[in-house]
Amino acid sequence: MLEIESLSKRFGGLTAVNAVSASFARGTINAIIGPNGAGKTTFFNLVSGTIRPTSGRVLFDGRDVTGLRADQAARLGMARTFQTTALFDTATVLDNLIVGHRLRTRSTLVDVILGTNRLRDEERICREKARAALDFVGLSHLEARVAGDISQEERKRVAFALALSTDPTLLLLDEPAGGVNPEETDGLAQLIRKMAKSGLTVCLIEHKMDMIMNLADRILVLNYGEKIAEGTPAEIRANPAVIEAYLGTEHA
Ligand SMILES: Nc1ncnc2c1ncn2[C@@H]1O[C@H](COP(=O)(O)OP(=O)(O)OP(=O)(O)O)[C@@H](O)[C@H]1O
Repeated sequence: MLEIESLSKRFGGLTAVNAVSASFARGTINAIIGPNGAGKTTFFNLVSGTIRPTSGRVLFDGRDVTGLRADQAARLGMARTFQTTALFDTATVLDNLIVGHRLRTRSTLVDVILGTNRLRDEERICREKARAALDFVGLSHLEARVAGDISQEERKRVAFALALSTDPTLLLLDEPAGGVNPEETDGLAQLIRKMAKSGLTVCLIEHKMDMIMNLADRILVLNYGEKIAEGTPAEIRANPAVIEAYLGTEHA
């Protein structure tokens, strides 16, 4: 459902992503791993439309989406989360989802700020979608809680709910388990599995190798912007180039 064709991004003299090709099948969980500075975030930004590639193409369900703006990509069914979840800490969890949904699906803030009729008509649907997303991530009980009062793991779940509220078919998760403890990491992994089971294609960046090895169907390994390996967790674990560049011998 997602085809990456020889995607490259240069920042001045530095090639952050170098001719990377990949293919992600519907309903699968795909991890992108690699050392710091390998180009993982840049790769994500290229796919989700945050930045334009220097060359290469992104095909989403057969459609060329290269260089689309993030809000256009969201409307087509791509959603992403970020390493840190920016929430309005003084607003409720539900209001964060309602506002977040609008920011993701509209190109300007004007409608939101002016509160046009069209938006008021959409309010009910938007609220229903937000509640359904909260229910899916297991946070219905927190809908009226002020976002500043929830835990890091709950913030991660809110980030998932924010992404889900736009009805995506592809979900890009940037360090979904960053900064949470091992038990909470297991809970988040279960939630990611549930998302894939529901038909979503998941693509994630994560440094927690135990989680990745148990969760991912396929792993893509970047090093200095280049794809050095791609395969199942077992194949990646046994790949000498990956062990040398990233995993180290203790993981082998
Ligand atoms: N906007 C930018 N301008 C210039 N250089 C950049 C820019 N964004 C990223 N880079 C460089 O591109 C390279 C890849 O960075 P990127 O953030 O994609 O790596 P990463 O694998 O996500 O790293 P990390 O695991 O630390 O998040 C790095 O050398 C980084 O300094």
